[in-house]
Amino acid sequence: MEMLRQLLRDLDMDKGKFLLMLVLSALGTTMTIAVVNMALKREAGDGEFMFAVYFLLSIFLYSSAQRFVMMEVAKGAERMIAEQRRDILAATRAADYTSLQRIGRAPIYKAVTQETQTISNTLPMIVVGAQQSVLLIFMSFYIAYLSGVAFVLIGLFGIFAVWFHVTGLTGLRKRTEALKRTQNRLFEAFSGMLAGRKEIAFNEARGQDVVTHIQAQSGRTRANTGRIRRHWAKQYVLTQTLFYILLGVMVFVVPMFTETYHDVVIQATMAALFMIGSLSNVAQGIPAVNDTARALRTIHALNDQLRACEQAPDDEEPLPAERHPRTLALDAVGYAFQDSHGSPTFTLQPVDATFHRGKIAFITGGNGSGKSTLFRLMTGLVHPQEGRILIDGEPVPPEGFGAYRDRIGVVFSDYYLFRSLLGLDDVDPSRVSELLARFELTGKVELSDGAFTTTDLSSGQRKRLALIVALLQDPPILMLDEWAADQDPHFRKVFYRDILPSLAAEGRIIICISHDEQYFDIADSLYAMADGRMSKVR
Ligand SMILES: Nc1ncnc2c1ncn2[C@@H]1O[C@H](COP(=O)(O)OP(=O)(O)OP(=O)(O)O)[C@@H](O)[C@H]1O
Repeated sequence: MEMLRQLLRDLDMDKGKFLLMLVLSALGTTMTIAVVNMALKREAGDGEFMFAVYFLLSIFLYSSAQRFVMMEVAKGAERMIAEQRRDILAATRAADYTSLQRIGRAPIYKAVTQETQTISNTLPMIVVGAQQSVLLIFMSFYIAYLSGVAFVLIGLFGIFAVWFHVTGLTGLRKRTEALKRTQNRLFEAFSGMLAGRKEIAFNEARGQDVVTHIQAQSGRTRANTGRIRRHWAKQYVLTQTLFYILLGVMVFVVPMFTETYHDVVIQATMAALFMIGSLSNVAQGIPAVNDTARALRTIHALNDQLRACEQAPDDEEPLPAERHPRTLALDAVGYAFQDSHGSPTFTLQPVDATFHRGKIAFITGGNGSGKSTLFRLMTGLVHPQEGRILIDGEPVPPEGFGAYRDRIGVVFSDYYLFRSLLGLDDVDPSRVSELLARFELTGKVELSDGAFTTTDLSSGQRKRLALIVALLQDPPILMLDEWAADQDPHFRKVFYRDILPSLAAEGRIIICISHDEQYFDIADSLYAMADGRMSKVR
């Protein structure tokens, strides 16, 4: 019930007018049947013209009101879905990195695709169900007016028919859910085969296993689809049979209880036949309420979860005004990963370090020593659990991390390269050409209409492009995580001997994670990490 209220709130439309139109559309249908019934009973030549006029008016009333209802609900549903998407987008954008990692991508994708699609599909069914309920009430009055006994019998029949239909549809929904699950597994298995095609190409037995697995999933999908088809067929036949039974009830059973029924048998039967379609629509609308409510609950729960992870909003002047800081310092910055029981699995011991303007610092260390963890802390992507980051001696406050990150040009080891130059207005094309030339990409890629002409480059070339994007912000601080790992020896030398020193000479603070010992001599300071501890080598 609460969800229904929430739904009405979310729908944001003129509820009074909507309800009125719902009633008018039902009234239009009832009037159409009543007029036809009266016309059938009339004597030849008795008011034919007037009946035709009433008939047309009833149809006009029904079609205009019904059109309004359907259009409004379609518009309302799409508006509501757009708002839900906008809310999720805003909350996702505002959530901090660690929380987003914890929530994962799947629930967000599911909310903005599957759940919104469910609402879009089921909402019209609910409205049609509601409208048909009103119609059923009107038709019941009409049948009661024709014959009290017919009214009672049809009422009992209607309750049974709706119960029967709802039970059938509930079973169908469960089977559809099961089918979705097997389909997802089938798609996952296929994606795995496509993603791992190189690995499969090198091992015949592995390829065979993958095919066997996919065939098994395909078999399950076929079995579930077959069950649904059989369920539908049974449901369809039984619904049609109910329809005939109702005819029998009207023609054979009702007259057993009343003497006067013969006069109205045609009218009452016709009205009852109209009710069958309505009963089926009402029955479809009942599970649709559940589906919509579940989808809405999922979306609202995700929104609440994301909102709870919002980062502190940025302050007006959270950092020292000078754009190029003289120092960036880590003051006992520490962090610990924990397992689901809260026990630490890896601890970055408090790190102290000071990095200077115009100087290059290297951090090195073995796999799993904590370099990337520290890197995420230094970039401000993850907030330190203890300690502080200081810019020119001033600690970066929680509401200053956005402004702090704005001063950093960064390329992560698992970076993502947007093809468009997002967030960069008025980029000087000559600066882009100059950087492309410096990174030896001239002729490979260009900038056109604010986007690179291609990102289909080698992995080393793509990484050069990622660094160009970072440099186009003219960042006073540059942080690179194993940037040179996939560069060839020639360009590695260009990068360490030429590019990095000149970027530092421009007055930037440069911090690189690197394993390239032969170039450690260019670093002004060198740090080593082992088991979550950082020590200064020089
Ligand atoms: N998201 C995470 N959740 C839990 N533990 C993590 C997570 N990320 C990293 N760790 C753990 O933290 C430790 C340090 O990982 P980190 O990625 O910082 O190492 P690294 O020095 O960058 O290693 P590599 O050189 O292999 O990239 C590892 O033992 C790892 O298991």
